[in-house]
Amino acid sequence: MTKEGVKNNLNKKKHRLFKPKKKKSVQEDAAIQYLQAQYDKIVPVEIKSFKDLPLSQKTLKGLKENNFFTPTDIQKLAIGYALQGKDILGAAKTGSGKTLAFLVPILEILFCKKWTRMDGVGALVISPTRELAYQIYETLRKVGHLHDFSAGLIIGGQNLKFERKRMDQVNILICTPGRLLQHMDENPLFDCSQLQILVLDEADRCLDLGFEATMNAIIENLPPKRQTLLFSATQTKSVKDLARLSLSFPTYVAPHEQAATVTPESLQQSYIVCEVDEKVGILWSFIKNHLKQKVLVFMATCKQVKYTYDLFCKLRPGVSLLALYGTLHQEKREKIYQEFCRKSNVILFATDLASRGLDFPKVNWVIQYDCPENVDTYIHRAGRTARGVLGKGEGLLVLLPHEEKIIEDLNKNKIPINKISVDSSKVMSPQRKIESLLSDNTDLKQTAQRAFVSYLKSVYLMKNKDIFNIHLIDTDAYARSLGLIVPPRIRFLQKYNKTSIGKHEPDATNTDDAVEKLKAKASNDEGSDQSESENMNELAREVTKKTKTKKEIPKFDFHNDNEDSDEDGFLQVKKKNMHVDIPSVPIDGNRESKKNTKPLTKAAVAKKILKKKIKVNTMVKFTEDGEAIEDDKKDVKSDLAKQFVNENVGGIDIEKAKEVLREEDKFDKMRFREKVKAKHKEQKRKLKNKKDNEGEKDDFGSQSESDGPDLSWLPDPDKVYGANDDEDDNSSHSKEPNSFENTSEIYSSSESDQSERNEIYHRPTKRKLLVSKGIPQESIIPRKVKKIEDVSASLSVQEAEALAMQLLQSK
Ligand SMILES: Nc1ncnc2c1ncn2[C@@H]1O[C@H](COP(=O)(O)OP(=O)(O)OP(=O)(O)O)[C@@H](O)[C@H]1O
Repeated sequence: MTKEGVKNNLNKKKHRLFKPKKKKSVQEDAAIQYLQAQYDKIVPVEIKSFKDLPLSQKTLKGLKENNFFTPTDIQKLAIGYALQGKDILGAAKTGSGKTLAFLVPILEILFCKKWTRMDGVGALVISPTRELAYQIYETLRKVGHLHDFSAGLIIGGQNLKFERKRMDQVNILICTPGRLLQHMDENPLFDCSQLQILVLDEADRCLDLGFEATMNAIIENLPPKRQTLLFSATQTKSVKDLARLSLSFPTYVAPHEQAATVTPESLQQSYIVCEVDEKVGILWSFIKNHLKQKVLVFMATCKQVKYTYDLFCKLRPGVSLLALYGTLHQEKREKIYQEFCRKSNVILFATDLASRGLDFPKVNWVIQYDCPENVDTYIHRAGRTARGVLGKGEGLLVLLPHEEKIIEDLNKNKIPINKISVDSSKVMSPQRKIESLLSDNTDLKQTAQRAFVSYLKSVYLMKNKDIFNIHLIDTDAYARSLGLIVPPRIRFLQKYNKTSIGKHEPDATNTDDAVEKLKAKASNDEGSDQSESENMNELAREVTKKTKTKKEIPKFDFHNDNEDSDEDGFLQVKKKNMHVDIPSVPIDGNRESKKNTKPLTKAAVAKKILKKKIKVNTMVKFTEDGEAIEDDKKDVKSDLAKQFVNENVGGIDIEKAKEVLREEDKFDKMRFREKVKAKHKEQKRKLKNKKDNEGEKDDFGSQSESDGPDLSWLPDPDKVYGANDDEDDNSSHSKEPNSFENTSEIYSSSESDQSERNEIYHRPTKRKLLVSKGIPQESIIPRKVKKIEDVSASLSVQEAEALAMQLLQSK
């Protein structure tokens, strides 16, 4: 090839490299223009598949890859309106595919705007729970992976630093409200000034009082010019909520509004009524009878979930058990969530954390073990089964007799639910086992106690007092059913009783006689030892009897009457009452006592303390027998200190305290010197005694146990028998002179600590004494040995053997 040819070729290549890019861009522009032109022509009823919607190839391919071919009702409607740029208020049954109804428009809108990584956050999806946010993120990843957008999951419990660094590159952000606000406040890289679409999944929950402050702060930080999409199975229509989001005329998309039921048609719903103490047995029996099923059990509180899980694990039902609740560590939450998604024969105990939005595949049963707070909660909980196009499932609601009233509400809200009865002969109550487990396991017992109190508290905090009436719960029986033989104290109730019963007594005109009578009784019993749970149980039993036919039960109005009815959803109320531990809450909102309204100042508290003659900054210690120990601070010597201690003033005068310390210091030093002197004296005395004792010991041979037997006065056998007696003996011994005088020296050389003693006690003298008593110096035993030695030495080997044989035979 000539040079020119090569040049031409390179030019061509360059040309080609550049050309397709341009072509692609042009093609894309054309495609976008075409798509956008179709938006106004969408007719939802005519849509049979996703292909009928004006969607980009990337989105269509993503949907196809994940087996989404036919859009659901809400998708048909919402995708069209969203593409047209409208704000949407979407409401559709649980499991009807709302997630794709907002994810597809997000992908398409950003695609059509040619959004790139450099453009920052273009879409924000807010979810009330971390698990739901994660689920949405996963769906987005699956469906939108062919697009060039970057997506980020921002939820609590994750590495904030990690999230922080990547924030400026994210185009689609899926988050929980708290974490989002944290980034808005703290992360300089977070910028949502270019935001195009805001989505609130489970919008009614995001906008309720629990998230009110956080959501308001978030909304303030968002650009007002944006598209807003709200989705939920129980959508908010509160004007106030919509105004908060600057939604003046959103398009209401509710494909199932005219449906006969608000719950999925393939969901079989039933309820049972039982006493509070039968619930554990029923649940246990249910699980034992459904070992090959996937069951989700909803409970009112985290502590109940924890206890039931711990307990049932110990009882070993023969199926996998899991527990999901808010106070678990995030990593564990994720693991449990995924495990429940993966497994098919498994029981998950959960709080309402899992009630909204979570798309666990193929759940067979949803058990609402505790009565749901309201109809909406019922719908969301029950909706964890029978999901998707072909999903089927069953729901079981467990109610206490007085909670049966909720059925009226469910029926009013187009929820078909049938009453079924429990065959009591088939209920296997593990009561005894539970009791024995708790008696062995203090931790489990404490968990049970917490579960007990937390359940009662949750009932107490419920808004609807027609359904949730703590006075109608037999707390003793409930405690027993949890394995607690002694019912735990219910402090919040105790305090409540003291305030409420006393106040209610005089003007109880429109309350039941029985209730009043029992309240009066309870108030009389207040001073007695009877626990409040006993009082309440008595009240509960009688009231239950009397009110089976009557509807009027004394109500507790915890709230202001002038609140907007749309916005006082239960969760709002629940949060408001989260701090009612000290029940200064009046029975009647209008009858607040003056005492409560008067602000308590520090001066007032100080006055109170002075009146009660409580000495501040004083401490009294007691012995185990309960006797007061004299305060050692009072054991002072100096006059100044004595005066200081006796002065009855609160607080500390630092200068005076310093002076007192200096004075006391002098006495302390004196005391210390005296102590040292006394110690030295004692040591000297002990040494002297020891010397005297040891002198005696030497004379009489008595020894202390610790010293061990002193054998130093005995003669050295080597010296006595001579070195020749033992041929194996150390050669040094053989060299030692065979005299008593020298034995002590030999011992002293081997045992250094005894050398002193030998010097002091003059053992050689002692041995001389023995000699002087007439014992011959050549002792008896050595002589005998010598005799034998002499005989054997004179014999030949054969003679010696013969002699030995003779000796043996004679023995
Ligand atoms: N077009 C579709 N075709 C087939 N399956 C679909 C379609 N859209 C969604 N699904 C499936 O339906 C199930 C429920 O979807 P999704 O979680 O979006 O429901 P939801 O309406 O958000 O429910 P919830 O109200 O409980 O939040 C999911 O498993 C999803 O994969």
